[in-house]
Amino acid sequence: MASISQAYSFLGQFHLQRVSILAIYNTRNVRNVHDGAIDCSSSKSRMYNPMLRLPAMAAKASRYNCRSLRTSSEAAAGAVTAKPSPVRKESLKEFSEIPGPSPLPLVGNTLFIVTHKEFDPSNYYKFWGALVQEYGSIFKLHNIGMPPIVGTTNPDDIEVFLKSTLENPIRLGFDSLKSVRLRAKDNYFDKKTGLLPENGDEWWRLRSRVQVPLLRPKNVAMYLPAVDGATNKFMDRIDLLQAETGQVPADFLQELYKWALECIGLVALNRELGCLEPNISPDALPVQLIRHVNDLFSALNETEMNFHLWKFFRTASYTKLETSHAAFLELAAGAMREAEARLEEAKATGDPDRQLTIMETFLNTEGLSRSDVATMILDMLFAGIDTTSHTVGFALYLLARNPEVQRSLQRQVDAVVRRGEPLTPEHLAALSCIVNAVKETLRLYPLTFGNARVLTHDVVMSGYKVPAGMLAMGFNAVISRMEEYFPRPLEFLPERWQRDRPYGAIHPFASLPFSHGTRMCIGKRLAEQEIYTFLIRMLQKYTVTFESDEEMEVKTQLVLKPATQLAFKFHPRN
Ligand code: HEM
Repeated sequence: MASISQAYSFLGQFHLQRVSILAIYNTRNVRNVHDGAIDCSSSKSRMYNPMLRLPAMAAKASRYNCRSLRTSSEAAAGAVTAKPSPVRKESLKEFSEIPGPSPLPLVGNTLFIVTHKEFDPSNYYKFWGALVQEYGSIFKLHNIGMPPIVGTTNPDDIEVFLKSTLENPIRLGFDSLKSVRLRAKDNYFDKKTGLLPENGDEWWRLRSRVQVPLLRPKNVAMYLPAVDGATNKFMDRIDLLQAETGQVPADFLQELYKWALECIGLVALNRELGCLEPNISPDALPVQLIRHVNDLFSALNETEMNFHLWKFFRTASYTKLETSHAAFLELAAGAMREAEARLEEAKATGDPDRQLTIMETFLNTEGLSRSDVATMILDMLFAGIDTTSHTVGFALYLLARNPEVQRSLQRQVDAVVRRGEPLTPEHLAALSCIVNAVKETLRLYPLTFGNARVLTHDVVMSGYKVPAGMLAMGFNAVISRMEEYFPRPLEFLPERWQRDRPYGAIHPFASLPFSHGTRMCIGKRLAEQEIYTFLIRMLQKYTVTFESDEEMEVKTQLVLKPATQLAFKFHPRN
């Protein structure tokens, strides 16, 4: 979730990187960097000593141990090798030559930022877009309390910095979430704070244990029937929602939150929450949960994206965050107790063929404590609601605005899935047109502005030497709308993602909605399955139109969010 690969701190969401201790003492690598041949394929032989360059950041990062974080597929494909820069050493430009506003002593560019006419904490996209206009495809910015930022709209640069930092992904941000967990009653989390806010060894301890269960296709597919069931319920609910006025109500985004919460609840909690039931009483659990979801997102947004006043005194938004966090923790703890009871029962009765749920797998995993499992459930709930629901909102808008595309998708869905037939992984695999439509939606409306990493190695970006410790930010949201990388960039053309690439080759680092590498979105497959299911069921049952002349406006609330009312009308198909 959130901007610039989850830009949850003052200027967006950032990823920092850990530094290899092995690398620190390897001076041979300095030569590689200076040759422009920055290659991380072997941490031992290729990395250089970032301590030589940036004492504060590198020293902080170097506390983390080195280990290869390569996934087996990446290793097999040699994917960790960053593309060596073709630029010769003597032609490299200095870091100081990178364009950007002149920093002032002590405050850097902070005044420039907060007084910039496009600076708007409710829409960071405008600000970053304006800087690209002003300074070009690469620029730098100094902001107090953060490493200097080097922003780029060159996908080659993004490839270089993402690949050069695969071993050490540290993300800034989520400080408020971290604080809430550190201060939890009775030290519930044992001073561990979970995947979203953690970094370094602690992040890897968790990530290495949870990523296989969460990303394994078989595990994801296990939830397809339940997600399909919830989505079918949502489709029936649309009839109810439209009963009065003939179109969905102004707060349709809230309805999408209910669908997303129901779906991620089925996975993370193994429970039907009942969010999609008709006529729920105002004090029922689903209504309370939806209230907590809204509180959580607004509180996280306020505590993370604005000045961190909560660090000095308990602000209203911090208290709101604590309250909604506690409500979800109670839910998670209850679901864990149920799962533990099921595991005990299975042990007693012996049922070797039973496929464990994701939570049961976590509970059975050596090295994961109960509180680790609790943070995982919470992070899945927190990262799995606004992301999928906003994407569905944007996809519906694009389909409504492009009736030809919608008709074509309907024809393809009709050819593959019979009405009333349960969705299977084979159906999803046969509907690459839906996959392409989602890729195209996330190209036009990426939830995060891009991807960022604190460099753990010197790299060359657009011919400039960029030292370790800098915060490299790739503005994928800008690249995604550039003619140079995507012909007819503002048009919704899902077929551009077909294997034969009818509009030309696509740079693999130009559109990266789920990020890349060892810290990429761990819920990617679950998210895709949910969104595909939604679109397939919607296209089967309805034709969607947008009953307003307004163009889609966006804002940022952790992630990109529709700011325009979702004035959809769903017309039942015969
Ligand atoms: C359209 C839907 C989604 C998009 C576009 C998206 C995008 C992202 C991005 C860009 C990141 C940051 C990756 C990085 O730091 O390099 C991320 C991280 C994460 N996402 Fe998603 N996400 C989506 C849905 C979900 C869902 C449904 C879940 C629930 C399981 C989820 C769970 C997470 C978690 C736990 C992380 C943190 C991973 C880590 O730090 O190791 N996401 N997501």
